Amino acid sequence: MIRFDDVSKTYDGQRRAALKNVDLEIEKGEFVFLVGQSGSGKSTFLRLVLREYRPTRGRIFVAGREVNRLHNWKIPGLRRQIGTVFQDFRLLPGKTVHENVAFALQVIGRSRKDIRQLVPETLELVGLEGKGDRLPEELSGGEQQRVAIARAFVNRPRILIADEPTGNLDPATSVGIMKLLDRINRTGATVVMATHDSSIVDQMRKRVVQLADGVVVRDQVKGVYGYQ
Ligand SMILES: Nc1ncnc2c1ncn2[C@@H]1O[C@H](COP(=O)(O)OP(=O)(O)OP(=O)(O)O)[C@@H](O)[C@H]1O
Repeated sequence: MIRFDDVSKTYDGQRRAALKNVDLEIEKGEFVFLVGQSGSGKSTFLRLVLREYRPTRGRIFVAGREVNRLHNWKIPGLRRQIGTVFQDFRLLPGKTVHENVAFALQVIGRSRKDIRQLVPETLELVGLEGKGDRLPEELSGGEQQRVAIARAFVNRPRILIADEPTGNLDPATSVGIMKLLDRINRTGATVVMATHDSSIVDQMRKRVVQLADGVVVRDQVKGVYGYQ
């Protein structure tokens, strides 16, 4: 589903590469934790998958497309296959839960009929049934992250990218969010999650890819966080 062939990325004006000679294959339906110290290249990896940047060298394949060769007009089609969730939720503040999730479908031109069906179905999946009329500021942090996950997943993307999704949440709430990501993964979606949350990684026992200074230094099946 995602393949990096000898990928390096050096940002403009930087001498040091943010990613160096990364070879990595993530199969359809896998759940992968990306770990590593701050600055090790985790976000850079995720941004290359989304084609927010192009690699300096190497080839990247995502959902059957070679992303560095995509014409600009094909990038929205790529991103439609990828849901994204961030530490800071990024919800639209003046809009209800239902509107926040519906908006993700409106911008890609889905019909009102689809929206009427998919939004409540997805809110139920994330455990927010009955809360569609609330505003984000009327929700707890964990609930806001559930809305963000519903928005990322309402279009049933093949890949879900999560960058520190539990970074702003307490441990108990984080466990709930991880159960939800696990449930989404079990529907067949490929999940790639960058995290500093060692207890979550140790509990979940999924594949762990560790970066250090832009290099993959560990790729472990049913792995652990494994460093301080
Ligand atoms: N837009 C940018 N321009 C220049 N350098 C950047 C840019 N984004 C990241 N970098 C650099 O690239 C390296 C990797 O950063 P990256 O954000 O990928 O690390 P990270 O592992 O996600 O860190 P964190 O855990 O703090 O989010 C760092 O040295 C960082 O300073």
